[in-house]
Amino acid sequence: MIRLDRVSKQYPDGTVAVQELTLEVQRGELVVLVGPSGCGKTTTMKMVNRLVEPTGGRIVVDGVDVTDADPVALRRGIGYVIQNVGLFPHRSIEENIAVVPELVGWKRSRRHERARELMELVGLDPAVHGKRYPHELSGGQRQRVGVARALAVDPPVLLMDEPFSAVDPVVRGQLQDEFLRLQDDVRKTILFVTHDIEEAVRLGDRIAVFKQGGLLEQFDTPAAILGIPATDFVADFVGADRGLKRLSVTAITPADLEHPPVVRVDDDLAKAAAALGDGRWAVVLDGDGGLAGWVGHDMLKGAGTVRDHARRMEAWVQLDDSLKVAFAEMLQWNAGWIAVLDDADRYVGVLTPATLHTALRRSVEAEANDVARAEVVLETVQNA
Ligand SMILES: Nc1ncnc2c1ncn2[C@@H]1O[C@H](COP(=O)(O)OP(=O)(O)OP(=O)(O)O)[C@@H](O)[C@H]1O
Repeated sequence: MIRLDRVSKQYPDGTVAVQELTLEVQRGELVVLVGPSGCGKTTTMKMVNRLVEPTGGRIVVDGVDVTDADPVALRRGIGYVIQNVGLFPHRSIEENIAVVPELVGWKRSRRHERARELMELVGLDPAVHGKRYPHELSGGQRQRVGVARALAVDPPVLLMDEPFSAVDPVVRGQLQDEFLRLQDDVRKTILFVTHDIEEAVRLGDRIAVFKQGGLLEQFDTPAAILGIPATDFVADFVGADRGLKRLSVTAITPADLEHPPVVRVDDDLAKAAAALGDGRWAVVLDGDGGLAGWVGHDMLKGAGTVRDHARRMEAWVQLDDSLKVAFAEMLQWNAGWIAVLDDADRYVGVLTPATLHTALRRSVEAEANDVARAEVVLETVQNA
């Protein structure tokens, strides 16, 4: 969908911002460009919508060579979101969102409808925010307007340059979550610039790590960038705590789980105690295999059924949740284990700190052992 073929940019003062960059973004994919300040990320992005003219190579967007396209028409077909949004201060939020529809000649009623629809899509209330002016919104709300405006004429391609970096970390996290949900719906082809590796890992389908001088060091999935950094530079850039960051990109799978004794709510206590054997606790399930709670060995005394003695479960996670979610829940509840449910909410096993660690190692080693693939990555980087 977006293809950069040996693209270079040397500014008139001699600065080489980008060198022979080859990179492809598939349709519906979100690729993050990441790297230290001045490494050429913004220059790369601006060459795609011709705010900057390349000095070498070719850029093709949706089959069209952008150097042949009329720059104004090109920019209208590519949504662009920047850090401080650049909203018009004397226009209402609704008018700001409708800027491009107005330029391309949409009628007032259609513009109005579209602006309202987009406000809802990005979590703003059209009745409350539509008539306000930019200075009457919070920083996070202004960023949402920036995203809505970029989506106004439903362009297939979005360029986003540090769109969430002007807000505090909490709002930033919320915007990132909302943006991921939105992208699930709209599936745009997105080139996204950030200098923050956490943001890159959270949002990117693939990440391109740049170093000074506009050189591409590695282009791969977040898990691979964290698990098998192709060069020392990438390893340094993603940081020594990449094992922790990797928690957030590794999903819980059935193979990771432990299977402690299981009893049913209707079991009588003697049967339950026998099922526990030497175990200190058991998971309690209802008749349908759903999670009903847990019971400890010394709670199985007296008369009645397990139902009368079981404790309610405070927290659980789903298969496909990240190991980070599981770890955070364990910490929050000070729990030595956490139950895992499938997408039909049936119990499938438990995760403990030990199995969590094994799962993390498994995911790192799976990729490290994939020598053929690692070599391809290195070769790509060396030839890039
Ligand atoms: N108009 C210009 N004229 C000359 N040099 C420029 C121009 N714009 C950018 N540069 C230089 O090109 C290099 C790449 O800049 P660019 O803005 O693409 O980097 P970046 O990775 O986006 O940085 P940051 O994260 O700080 O925004 C830098 O050395 C910068 O100083």
